[in-house]
Amino acid sequence: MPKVKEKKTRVHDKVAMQGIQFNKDFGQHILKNPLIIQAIVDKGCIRPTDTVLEIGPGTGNMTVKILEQAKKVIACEIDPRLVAELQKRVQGTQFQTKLEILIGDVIKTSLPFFNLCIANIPYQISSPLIFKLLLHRPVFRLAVLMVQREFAQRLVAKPGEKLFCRLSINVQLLARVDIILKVGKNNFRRRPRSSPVLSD
Ligand SMILES: C[S@@+](CC[C@H](N)C(=O)[O-])C[C@H]1O[C@@H](n2cnc3c(N)ncnc32)[C@H](O)[C@@H]1O
Repeated sequence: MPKVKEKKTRVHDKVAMQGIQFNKDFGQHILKNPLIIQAIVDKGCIRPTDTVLEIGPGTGNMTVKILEQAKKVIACEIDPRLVAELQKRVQGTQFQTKLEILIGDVIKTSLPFFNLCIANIPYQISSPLIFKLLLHRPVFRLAVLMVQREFAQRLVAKPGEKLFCRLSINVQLLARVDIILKVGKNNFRRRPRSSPVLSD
């Protein structure tokens, strides 16, 4: 008889207790520190007239904070389990009518109008996502994006610097980009390998 080995799943204990196993393949590093979540949302300087795009709302910790300030939130999430969580979270609240959820891969999704983007993005798709956003029309005001530290450093790298690359050139041709906040690994439920940073 063949020896069948149990497949190892990387499950975060607390979330497993709540019934959801975070999926590493979808970059599900969930922010757990409410102060950091609020700091990120504040960096967006949301206006009451804003339609905000959030990529990967996850369980909705950041989504509800954005909903408190924006006219509308469009949240694009690939994982139907997290979509269900988010729907449950807003059901019967004042936020229900302000939230539109797009279920699927953001890269393959045609995005409707938005004028601000705030997201803790799945790191696997950082590069194609940045270009999708930069080529989106009509042009939006600002994107506040949490990305991995080295990726952010490449985004802002200047000629002659070690991390200067094609990504730096192309992004800086299309937008002004700055690193605005460094977020330690301990602020996440499934700790990412390198500390993320926020860039806009
Ligand atoms: C880094 S987590 C952020 C979760 C939550 N917004 C937070 O800050 O705690 C990335 C989220 O993006 C979702 N995701 C991964 N790949 C995606 C894709 N291609 N399109 C849309 N959502 C995606 C994941 O399921 C997960 O919810």
